[in-house]
Amino acid sequence: MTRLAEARIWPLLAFALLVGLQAALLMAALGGMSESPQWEAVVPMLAFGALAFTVLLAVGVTGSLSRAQARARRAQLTLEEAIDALPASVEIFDHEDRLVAFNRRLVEIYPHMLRAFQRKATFEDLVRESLERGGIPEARGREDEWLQERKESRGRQTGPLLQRVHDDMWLRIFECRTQSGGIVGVRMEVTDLIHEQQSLAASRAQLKATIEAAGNGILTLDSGGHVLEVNPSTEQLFGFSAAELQGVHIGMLFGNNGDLMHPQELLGAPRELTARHRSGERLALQLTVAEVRTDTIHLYVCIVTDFTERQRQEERLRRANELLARQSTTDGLTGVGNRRLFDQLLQQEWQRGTRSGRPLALLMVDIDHFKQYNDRYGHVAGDDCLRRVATLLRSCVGRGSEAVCRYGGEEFAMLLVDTDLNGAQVVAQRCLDSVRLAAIEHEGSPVRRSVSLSIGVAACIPDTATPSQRLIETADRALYDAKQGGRARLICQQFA
Ligand SMILES: Nc1nc2c(ncn2[C@@H]2O[C@H](COP(=O)(O)OP(=O)(O)OP(=O)(O)O)[C@@H](O)[C@H]2O)c(=O)[nH]1
Repeated sequence: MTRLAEARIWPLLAFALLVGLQAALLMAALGGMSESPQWEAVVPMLAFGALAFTVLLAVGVTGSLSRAQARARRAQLTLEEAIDALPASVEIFDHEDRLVAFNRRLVEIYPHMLRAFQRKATFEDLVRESLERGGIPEARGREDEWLQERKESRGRQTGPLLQRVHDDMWLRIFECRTQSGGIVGVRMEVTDLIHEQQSLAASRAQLKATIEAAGNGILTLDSGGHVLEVNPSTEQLFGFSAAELQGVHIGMLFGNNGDLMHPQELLGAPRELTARHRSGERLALQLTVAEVRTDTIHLYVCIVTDFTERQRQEERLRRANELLARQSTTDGLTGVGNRRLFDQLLQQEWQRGTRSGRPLALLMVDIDHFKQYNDRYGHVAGDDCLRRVATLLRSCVGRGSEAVCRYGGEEFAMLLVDTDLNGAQVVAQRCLDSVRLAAIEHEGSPVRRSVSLSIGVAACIPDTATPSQRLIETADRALYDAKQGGRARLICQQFA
């Protein structure tokens, strides 16, 4: 700290000696004026006594004054040391705005300004010198204007000033006026704090940009589950603006459960929920909720993934697969099951029969003299005839169309589950009757003038020791017998 004015002891001592001398001289004068002999002896003694008393007094006063002065000096030194030890700079300007005192830290901040500080320069001169050196980056290019503003606001600021100096140092400046019209200034370096704030601001800006650009909906909720903020994807997702969504309860957005849904219940693993777009369109959404709880805030962050389109695509794919599966087991011409389906069903039902002990029956159905039909009416008509017969056969079984399959050419196989030979015979007869009643013209048939069928019927209780192929062979044999027996008939063959 620069020295303040020192107290002077020597003038006081000189004054005391002067008073003593004058008293002695007065006594001597009084001695001269009196001619009395008794005075002659007393006056010099009195004068000497006054002088001695004065000297003693002066010595005593001087001693106590020096001690007081030493104490004051020590106190001042302690104060100066304390102010010098402060991490902040201290500067004191008098009523003419001249720098009259400052501490070491101020010199550390502005080392090149030491001379100006020492010559008690005014605040304006100091600032001007700093500006000339380019020490205040924010003022560059508008130095005069900046100085004017600084002077006008000096000592009037309601809060601290933030100033950047030497390109890389940030100071927080507190200034206040003293009663005598001076100004006391304190400068604290806050470079670290500002750098932290800057990096925090950069992170925030980055986070904001990420949230804004995110393809997912991101929204924050207050502790009660009401919307605070949403990103553009959320607006797009629901068809409502951020302003419209603000304050809406999460329960109103997801699943229409109203206030029943609380974000606390949604914490943890992602959940699949449904919601409605403004247009009323149903949305399939995945919602992930995280809680943010600190000493000062309690809120929830929600990430919303829209999988409506994915769900639609999955549904389309499922249907396509179903269609493909159906097509792979369906006969393209007649719409009944194909040979592949028949083979699958036979295996499946054979195994089921072995477990359940229930009978399984098979009808092998063949259109009589179909070659003649084709020859007479053509293949297109032949195809049409096959379709009509398939439809008729299907109408004769009540347990699902899969039981009717095109075995090959103009031959059909009908697999009847839980059906014994009698039951199968009934179905076979129904098929014969149905085709007869349909009276599909077949002029070339030697049997009758309409399409007729021959059917071989076989039934058994499947067992693991017997191959399912045996059922086909048996039904085939019965069909052969029916053909041999004159066609347009059914033959039941006991399973051997
Ligand atoms: N239009 C048409 N004809 C087919 C199809 N598949 C097989 N055929 C015909 O069916 C006929 C079967 O003839 P065959 O095996 O001799 O038997 P069929 O003439 O019915 O004589 P039987 O069975 O002994 O009464 C052949 O002429 C084949 O061309 C088809 O998908 N469409």
